[in-house]
Amino acid sequence: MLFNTTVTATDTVLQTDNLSVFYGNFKAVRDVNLNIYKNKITAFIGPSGCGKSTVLRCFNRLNDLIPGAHIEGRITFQETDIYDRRVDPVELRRRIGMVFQRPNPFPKSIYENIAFGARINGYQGDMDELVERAIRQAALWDEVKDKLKQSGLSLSGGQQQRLCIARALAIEPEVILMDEPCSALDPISTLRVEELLMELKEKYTIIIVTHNMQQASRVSDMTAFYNAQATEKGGKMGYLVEYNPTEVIFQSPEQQATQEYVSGRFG
Ligand SMILES: Nc1ncnc2c1ncn2[C@@H]1O[C@H](COP(=O)(O)OP(=O)(O)OP(=O)(O)O)[C@@H](O)[C@H]1O
Repeated sequence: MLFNTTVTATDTVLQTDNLSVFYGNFKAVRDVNLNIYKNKITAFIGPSGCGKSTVLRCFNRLNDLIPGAHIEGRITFQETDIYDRRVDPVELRRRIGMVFQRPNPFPKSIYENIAFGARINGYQGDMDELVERAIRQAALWDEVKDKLKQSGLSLSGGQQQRLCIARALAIEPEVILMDEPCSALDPISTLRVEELLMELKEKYTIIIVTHNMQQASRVSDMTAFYNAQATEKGGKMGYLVEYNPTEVIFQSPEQQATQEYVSGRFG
């Protein structure tokens, strides 16, 4: 497998070893082996149901909240097994934040959307400063600085999503997981979020699930292409077909299935 020459094994932040994910008896994804590199944007692409979100949610153990969901294999974060009994999932989720498909601000003021999580996490510093810094980092400050007391829900969809990104940044994670963060946004808001991602990767490691192939090729450094195969029981099981630098995936993929998918011949 080819790797971007600018990344080395020591830059690995998250690693999966033969990761399989189950919902009850149903094996949704099998045998995923991936290294996620520091300060890079990694895109997960592939047809619906191939397990992109399932794998993403494993990285901060969000699947733990789904009854019957479990994994086989191993996931390490900074070389620690995240399923080790000593790992506190709440602390893990502080370090590995998440932004969802639909903007989901709290029904609170713009200010409180940021301050709330920080307070719960025991932040002792200057809250005004933290709120401003997070909102600035999410490229939203100029649009909201005069209305911080207004409800987060009064913002446009694109602004709400940037507020959710600011909320994720305020607790100073190391990794940000994004599950189709632009799918509910118009093209201009999408572009703003994409520009923001490019800025954020200087400080954070980002994994983004996207159905938008142009988005994956515009913003990501590495791309993982997943597909699904029919099982004997009549269901579908996802697997990782190819993981390579994004330009390899889009210009000279190693696998024919990748070529067919990125050129729009299936999926
Ligand atoms: N909470 C759940 N309970 C049971 N099965 C689930 C659950 N979430 C996902 N699945 C199943 O796991 C498989 C993978 O789903 P997942 O949402 O991870 O795929 P995806 O590639 O992200 O799809 P999409 O692109 O449509 O979001 C699917 O067969 C799906 O039905």
